[in-house]
Amino acid sequence: MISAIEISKTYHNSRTAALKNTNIVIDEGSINVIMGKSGSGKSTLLNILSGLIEPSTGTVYMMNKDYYRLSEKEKAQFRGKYFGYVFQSFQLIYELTVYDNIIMPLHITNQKVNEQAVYQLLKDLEIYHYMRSFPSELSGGQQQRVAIARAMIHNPKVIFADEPTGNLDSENSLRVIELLTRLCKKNQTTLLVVTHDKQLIKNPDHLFILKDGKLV
Ligand SMILES: Nc1ncnc2c1ncn2[C@@H]1O[C@H](COP(=O)(O)OP(=O)(O)OP(=O)(O)O)[C@@H](O)[C@H]1O
Repeated sequence: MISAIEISKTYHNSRTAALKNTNIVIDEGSINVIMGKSGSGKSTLLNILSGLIEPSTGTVYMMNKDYYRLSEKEKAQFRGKYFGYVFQSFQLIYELTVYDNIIMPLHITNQKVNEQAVYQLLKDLEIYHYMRSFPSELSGGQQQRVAIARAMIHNPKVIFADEPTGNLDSENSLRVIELLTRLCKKNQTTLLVVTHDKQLIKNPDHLFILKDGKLV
């Protein structure tokens, strides 16, 4: 699905590399966890693999395309079609209902809403009864499940999640991750999760550990 060759990243205002000569392969349909101490380069690696930050050196093939050689427009189309993103801070629109938050990506890209697919996602993530509620009426765990539904509404090939449970207590964290991994397995969606928490995903297909910008 994704294959990165000898990627490095040095931010323009920094002397040291956040990521050093890293090679990584992400298999289609696999569940992947990236771990490491604070500052080890986890978000940098995830952002490069998810098409958001260009590496300073190296090549990233996404579904056999040399992604960072595409134009800005092509990259945006590629991300919109194939990728879904889940953030620590949910990033919901608080003026919209749960339902409208979830279908927002379809509106932006002028795609038709398949109501049955929305209902199925709401059921899978156990938020069906909150469809007409506003995010502020939901718990953090429920809000993150809305964000997951929004990330999956267009049937992406890959879901990228950076500390998706960072704002949740341990009980809600486990619930959110359990639903996220179950749904990804059901839909054969590739999943990449950055987390600090060793216990969060019990049996990932691949566990990548970063230390000082290198995969160990
Ligand atoms: N936009 C940026 N500009 C400059 N330096 C950055 C930037 N983003 C990250 N860094 C630096 O790159 C290194 C790796 O950061 P990164 O956020 O990838 O680590 P992380 O493992 O995700 O950390 P955390 O667990 O604390 O979120 C750190 O030294 C950080 O200060």
